[in-house]
Amino acid sequence: MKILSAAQTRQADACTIQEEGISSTDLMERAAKAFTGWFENKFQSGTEVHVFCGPGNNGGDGLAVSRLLHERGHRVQPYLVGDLSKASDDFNANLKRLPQELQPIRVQDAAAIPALSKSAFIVDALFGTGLNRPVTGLYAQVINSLNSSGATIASVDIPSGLYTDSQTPEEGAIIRAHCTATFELPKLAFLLPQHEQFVGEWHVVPIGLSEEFILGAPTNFFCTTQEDIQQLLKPRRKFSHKGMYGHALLLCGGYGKMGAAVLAARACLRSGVGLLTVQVPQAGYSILQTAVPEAMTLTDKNRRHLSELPQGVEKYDVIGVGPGIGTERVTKTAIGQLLATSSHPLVIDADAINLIAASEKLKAQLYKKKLIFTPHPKEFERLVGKVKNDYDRLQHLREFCMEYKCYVALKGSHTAIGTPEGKVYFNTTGNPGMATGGTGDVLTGIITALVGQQYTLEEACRLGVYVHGLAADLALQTVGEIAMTASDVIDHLPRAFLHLTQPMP
Ligand SMILES: NC(=O)C1=CN([C@@H]2O[C@H](COP(=O)(O)OP(=O)(O)OC[C@H]3O[C@@H](n4cnc5c(N)ncnc54)[C@H](O)[C@@H]3O)[C@@H](O)[C@H]2O)[C@@H](O)CC1
Ligand SMILES: [K+]
Repeated sequence: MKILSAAQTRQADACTIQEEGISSTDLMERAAKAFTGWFENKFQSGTEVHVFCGPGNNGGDGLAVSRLLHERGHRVQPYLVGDLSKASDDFNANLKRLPQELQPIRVQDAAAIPALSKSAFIVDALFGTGLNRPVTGLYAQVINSLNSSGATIASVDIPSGLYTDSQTPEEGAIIRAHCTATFELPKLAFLLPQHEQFVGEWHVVPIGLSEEFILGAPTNFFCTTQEDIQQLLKPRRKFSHKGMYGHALLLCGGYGKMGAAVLAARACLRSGVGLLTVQVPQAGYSILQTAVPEAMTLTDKNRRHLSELPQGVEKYDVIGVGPGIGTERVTKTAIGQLLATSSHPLVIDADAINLIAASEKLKAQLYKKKLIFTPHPKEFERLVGKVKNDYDRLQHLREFCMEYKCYVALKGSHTAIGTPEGKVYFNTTGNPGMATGGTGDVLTGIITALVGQQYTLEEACRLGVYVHGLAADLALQTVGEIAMTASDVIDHLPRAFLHLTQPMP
């Protein structure tokens, strides 16, 4: 699913109106109906709904929503905030359509801002994607007052004051919504951790914008949906054998961190790899053989750390490296050898990233390789330097991937996958239960398995990240967020793959 800019969204609206031969008020009515349906589904409440409307089309939506909720038996109070002399045509059209008994309250100065209680419901329709400067003055006072009321806030399209696709200036007030129903496509701002406090839970409500326009609209940003993933999955063939699903090598584990190798190996095997060899330092031999009997185990000559590549390294289809390996000098040498000698696709995680980030010599060896990096934000900063904010991080992600022609799965609540073409795919599965040690090792194992099965690097990243989050979402039902461990994520991989191959109702 594409993510469009605010400007493209406006064009999509205009194109839809032209294509369908409808008026912009008709499209607004559609949007208001979609929001009202979502709102009623979400909040079956008898309490009064306070709808705050700004002067633009977002405010127009608010007025139409007020009318529709009123028609459906809700107690509604609309508020018209600020200077209405420049109100949009569709705002005015919907103001006229308010029934007699629905008298809006004008809020033209701070004294008129109502004091709402915690139990109130607020619909925030002050500003949408047409916001073109930070919110200050009376509008900011209204926003601050609504935020501090403690009432439940549902935003129309986007929390008012939040810029859709660029950094909101510091001085601008922003609504802290509990939930947001956004029209047709997700907005880039929703996917960034720095906006967590504003966006809350968000849902996309379709309003039938021009498919043709959306299809043709250029963008670098995408959200991965279940449909996208199901189209990527390759069924296993009846007459297939283990040789057809790849032989993966994992270079993982170190003294005190053999668990990382166990987790990566178990996840790799649960993700369909044909054969798996794991090389661990000598101290890990019994651990691996006992904990993961399906994997073949090789030992490094070093007792505690990765220090060499296995003999015949060419025979593997993919190599996953990093979890638990540490940053010893001998390990750095081994990573150097790996980058210098291997033409395999490499999945590079954890301390392998840290070692590369700290060495210009290793970095210089990254060119012309088939590479997937799976850093968390701190590891990513070690690679690219300090970032200023989430938009800056995205820019660095795109530039790094384009420079090294590699893939990066930048882990987070919406893991962002960068590609050599400068595209970014945001993931839509996963939950805070995954914020615990070992889940990254699991992801390395999954992606390594998928590359081994001849998925392209892009497919392996998108599918791997999605199924990793989906397994955690399925684990929620039995273990919940607090108790979730990385092993729970592995244990739910079978259900996650089943869910994707045989979608449940
Ligand atoms: N264009 C369309 O056909 C549709 C638009 N829709 C709604 O319309 C919204 C976009 O509407 P608009 O483009 O009218 O924009 P907005 O309603 O977001 O706001 C634009 C108005 O606010 C003013 N403004 C912008 N920033 C301000 C600030 N910081 N302080 C004070 N005033 C400020 C502008 O001068 C303009 O009058 C969408 O988010 C969506 O809710 C939906 O009804 C779907 C159809
Ligand atoms: K809004």
